[in-house]
Amino acid sequence: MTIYFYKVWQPYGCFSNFSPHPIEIQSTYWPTVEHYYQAQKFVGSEDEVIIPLIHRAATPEEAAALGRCDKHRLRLDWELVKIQVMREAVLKKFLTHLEIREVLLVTGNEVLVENSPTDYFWGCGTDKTGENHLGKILMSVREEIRQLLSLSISKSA
Ligand SMILES: Nc1nc(O)c(N)c(N[C@@H]2O[C@H](COP(=O)(O)O)[C@@H](O)[C@H]2O)n1
Repeated sequence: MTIYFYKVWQPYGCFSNFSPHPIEIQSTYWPTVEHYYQAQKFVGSEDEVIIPLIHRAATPEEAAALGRCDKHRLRLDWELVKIQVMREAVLKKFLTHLEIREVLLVTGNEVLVENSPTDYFWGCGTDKTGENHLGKILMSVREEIRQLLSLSISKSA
């Protein structure tokens, strides 16, 4: 059975990048994965000054609005690195927060799909034909965490 998620207040809302689960990456705390992801768009770009504003944004919606504002210039390699940037942040989120790691692991081998009506890259879009990269990242993070856990169990045995 495919598991669909999207908004934080809907079922499996903890899979959304907007969920209130802070992460620490390179000694900086980010309130949500979305804050981190949106800020990374501008690392090394001419509009890097926007990064502290995204970092301080009161909500992930505000962080996303700042990051999506087309007046600001993205880093030149963004299309090349964005999946890896997202994966690092999502992995950190599920390594940091035990209660949602359990929710992820309990999904077993079910297919996870970000049910965004508008996003055909991170989600599946209205007609479900989107690339679903966020769902794919969550499934690969689920597998990586399973392997990490089985390694730590076999080491302690
Ligand atoms: N608008 C919106 N609301 C939510 O609750 C969402 N989960 C999303 N999806 C996320 O938007 C991010 C992509 O942003 P860009 O289009 O690259 O600026 C990504 O985190 C999606 O998961 N959108």
